[in-house]
Amino acid sequence: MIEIPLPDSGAHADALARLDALVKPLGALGRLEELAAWLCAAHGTVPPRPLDDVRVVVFAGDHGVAGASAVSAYPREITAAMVRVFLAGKSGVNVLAGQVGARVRVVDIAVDDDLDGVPDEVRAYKIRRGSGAIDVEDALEAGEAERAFEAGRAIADAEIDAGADLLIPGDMGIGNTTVASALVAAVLGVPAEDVVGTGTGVDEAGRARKVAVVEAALARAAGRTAEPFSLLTALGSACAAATAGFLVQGAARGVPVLLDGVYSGAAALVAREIAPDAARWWLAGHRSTEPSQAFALKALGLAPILDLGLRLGEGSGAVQAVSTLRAARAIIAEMGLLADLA
Ligand SMILES: O=C(O)c1ccc[n+]([C@@H]2O[C@H](COP(=O)([O-])O)[C@@H](O)[C@H]2O)c1
Ligand SMILES: Cc1cc2nc[nH]c2cc1C
Repeated sequence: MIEIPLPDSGAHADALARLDALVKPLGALGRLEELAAWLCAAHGTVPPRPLDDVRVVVFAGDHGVAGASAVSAYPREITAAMVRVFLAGKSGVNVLAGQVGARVRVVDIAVDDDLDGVPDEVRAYKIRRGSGAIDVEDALEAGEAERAFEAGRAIADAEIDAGADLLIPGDMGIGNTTVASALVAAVLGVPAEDVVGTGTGVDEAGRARKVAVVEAALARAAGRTAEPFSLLTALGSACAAATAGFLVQGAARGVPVLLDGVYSGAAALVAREIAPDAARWWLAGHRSTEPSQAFALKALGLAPILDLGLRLGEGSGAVQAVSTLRAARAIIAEMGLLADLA
């Protein structure tokens, strides 16, 4: 059992009182007020501390469904190639993180490539080369889901020990929207047809293939989806398990986590099955165009901060919500009081 601290309800109440006293009509700063109070509860103080040290960890890995089943608009080799792009600082999330001063780290959890020449620290947590094709086989061998989950926890610990004020999970994995859909469908008991989207941009025939893969996977894993590690083994991936561990450990350390798109939404849904109170430490950075993310966020009770029509993954949507969170902190830290109106 992983102990999760509770956010400070006293600080939350104090924050609401302070927000009402600021020089503005009651409630006029809308969602910013809600986020300010949330941060106060997370930090146990009014105003909350600055969010100076923001860290994105991109969990990279391949998914067997991207092999034979043609579920993605891009070939699986892109996953390994993108690891080098993250390291070169040229990916979408590198650029967007740069705008808010966030750091980006990429970790190879299950890339189907040896990644020769890539620094050892990137490969230090590798669980396997590619996860299994969930429509025809288990994603993971016995024990791998637990190992990947612990790897995600260790990665979160390292980032927090190095000073992280806010964690953002990123993902890179061709085929991973199919796996995310399978996890969401299994946890929530919704039909594949409702949760599957077009991912990197497949056409209607491609989406139909994804629905068929998810249906086959759900049928194959029937009876093994109630226990979260068994679910991750049957229908998930090493990256999903590692991301779940990362999310849970952020919560266990009392560090806020900003979820990104489809993949972190699905991992969060599974992570909540492992540590129900962990969800109190998570915010949703943005709304993805993929339907499974909307199902996951609704079930988690999270409303996305931004809605920019993004479907890149990598943590790219969440990093843009950092400015909004900082704005929320600034209002409660710096605005004047109604009582001081001349
Ligand atoms: O998070 C999202 O909103 C999102 C939506 C569609 C695609 N992606 C990214 O694209 C890849 C998965 O798409 P696909 O079509 O290969 O399943 C993976 O690398 C994700 O990071 C991400
Ligand atoms: C180029 C490329 C970059 C990505 N980043 C996340 N998913 C991706 C998928 C592709 C195809």
